[in-house]
Amino acid sequence: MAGKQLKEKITIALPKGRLFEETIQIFVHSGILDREVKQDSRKLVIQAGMFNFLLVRAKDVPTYVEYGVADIGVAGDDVLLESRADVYRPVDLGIGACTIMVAGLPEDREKYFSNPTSLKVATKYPNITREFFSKKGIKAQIIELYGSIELAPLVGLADFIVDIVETGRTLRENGLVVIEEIRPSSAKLIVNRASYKTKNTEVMDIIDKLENTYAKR
Ligand SMILES: Nc1ncnc2c1ncn2[C@@H]1O[C@H](COP(=O)(O)OP(=O)(O)OP(=O)(O)O)[C@@H](O)[C@H]1O
Ligand SMILES: O=P(O)(O)OC[C@H]1O[C@H](OP(=O)(O)OP(=O)(O)O)[C@H](O)[C@@H]1O
Repeated sequence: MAGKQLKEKITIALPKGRLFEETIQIFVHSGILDREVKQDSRKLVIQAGMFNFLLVRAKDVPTYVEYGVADIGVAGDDVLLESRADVYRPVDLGIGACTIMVAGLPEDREKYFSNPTSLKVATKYPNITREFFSKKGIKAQIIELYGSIELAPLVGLADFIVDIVETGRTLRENGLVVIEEIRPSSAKLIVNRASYKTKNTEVMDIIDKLENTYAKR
């Protein structure tokens, strides 16, 4: 058959929050997008050329990609570890850098390191927390919160917290200290396993463009 093959449409799930703008800029710099896509309305689906962008909560991105309603997404390691979604993670985008930490009040350091059998821990990452403490032989009694995690030790809701730390400002301004590092986190491009095969040309084109951009850095 003569002529160029039509490119398949690609659906991309993007977090609406702090990663959105940087991701769009990377896509423009890599030549994936020819112009910036702006989040200037309440619209949750934005069409741009061969792409459909779905604007979702950061924590929901792996779900959209795992179920295949989005072919591609962008999510931090924190979110990916917590969700345990079965997706490809071919490119580290190098944005959204932070560290998943255990933190607490300075006077509680000793308690933490004196071989406790159980600890009360507040977090928005219950799976990461449970797994981290169970490897240490500590039973974590998890208090699940959705934000302002640093408040929990201040008011006695929990002994410690597990949360991401970027600049350390939130810990500092609330008189908390890092107790132990769990792991670093940065944003990854994630790909649905079926789309990786059925839309391989389009998906590989995106991966190659991102990798070329990073090789030039
Ligand atoms: N200081 C930070 N606070 C929160 N996330 C950060 C920070 N630095 C880097 N990140 C990364 O950015 C990702 C997305 O952050 P974003 O603000 O969109 O999500 P969120 O704070 O969980 O918001 P929400 O769940 O309210 O949509 C996080 O999952 C994490 O990987
Ligand atoms: O080390 P820092 O630079 O201070 O950043 C870390 C803070 O940022 C995030 O909170 P976010 O702003 O998402 O608010 P939240 O409390 O609603 O989760 C995270 O949960 C920490 O609280």
